[in-house]
Amino acid sequence: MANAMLQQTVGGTLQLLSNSRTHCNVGNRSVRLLPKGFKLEVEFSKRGIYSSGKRKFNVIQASTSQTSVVGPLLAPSSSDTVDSHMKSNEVALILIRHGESLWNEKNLFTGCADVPLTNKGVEEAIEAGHRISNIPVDMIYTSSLIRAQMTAMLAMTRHRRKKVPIILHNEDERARAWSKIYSEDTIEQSIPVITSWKLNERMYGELQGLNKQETADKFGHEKVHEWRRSYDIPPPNGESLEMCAERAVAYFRDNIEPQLLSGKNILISAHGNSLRSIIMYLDKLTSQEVITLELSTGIPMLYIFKEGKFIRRGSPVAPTEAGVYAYTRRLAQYRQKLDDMLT
Ligand SMILES: O=C(O)[C@@H](CO)OP(=O)(O)O
Repeated sequence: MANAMLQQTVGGTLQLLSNSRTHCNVGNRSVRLLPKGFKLEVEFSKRGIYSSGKRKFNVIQASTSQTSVVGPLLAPSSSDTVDSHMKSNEVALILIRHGESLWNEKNLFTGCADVPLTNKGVEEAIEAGHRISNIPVDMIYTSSLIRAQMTAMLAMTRHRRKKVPIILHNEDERARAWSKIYSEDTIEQSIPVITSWKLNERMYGELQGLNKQETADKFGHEKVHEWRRSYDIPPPNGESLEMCAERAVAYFRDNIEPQLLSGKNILISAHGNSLRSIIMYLDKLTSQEVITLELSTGIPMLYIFKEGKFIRRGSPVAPTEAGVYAYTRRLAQYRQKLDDMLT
């Protein structure tokens, strides 16, 4: 097909293997220099002349949908990416509790106090990043607290796809306008990070800042255990797990689930209790079962979302075949594409 003008119809796709570094144009738009040996799948969803190196494709028959080019190095910001593509009806959902914070270290009730990570927490976040380095991530959700945001950002520094996580500022019109990015290419190489207080840790009320051991000594171990691990008994002026679940699960259902349904692979970096609430929803745990659920800091948990169901895959132990990628063919294929792209 070299040098020939090929006729394609709208809606068709074509796999191209570049035999030299190739500049690919989609319509009038220059897309990217492709590395040698890179496989590119072009989806012709818009009429126009397409070219890849010396190859030209005339796409006939109009369509209102957007043109998209699909490839590991070429993921556009739309939902049509290899990382998130609807061709497969399964996507990855990764949950990470933040790494150790300075108040975890000091054994203080933290709740919504905004405390950063310790050195150990930083290392845990980086290790979490290694474990998920071959799992596709198209969008990141974090709480509004720095320990969850640090964890997500540090973890993503290890990701092999090397997209840049960028926090979206949607708080008002000006924040949106002032953080706008004007290069489509740069947007394509970014991962939107959405922050919400609704994913915050359970608000611990008058226990925030108190030492857990001293509080147990003062009020009795049983009482403190009830505050910390019962389902519906709130600590003084704070949230019970049930109250925390109301806002965290509602946020998950209203905002995150629609993204999963549209084919996005998602990472959520949040907190012990906001994640326990979400896991209760995903795993359909009873209020009795959730009270025994404990989450360690910095350990990623993988779910596959398929046909409207959440399938728990546990924690990736290491970025190896045995550790994670044997789980689904799609994850194995994604890793293979990263290998092809990066070797
Ligand atoms: O202090 C907190 O905010 C939480 C999580 O660290 O503590 P607990 O173990 O009681 O859920």
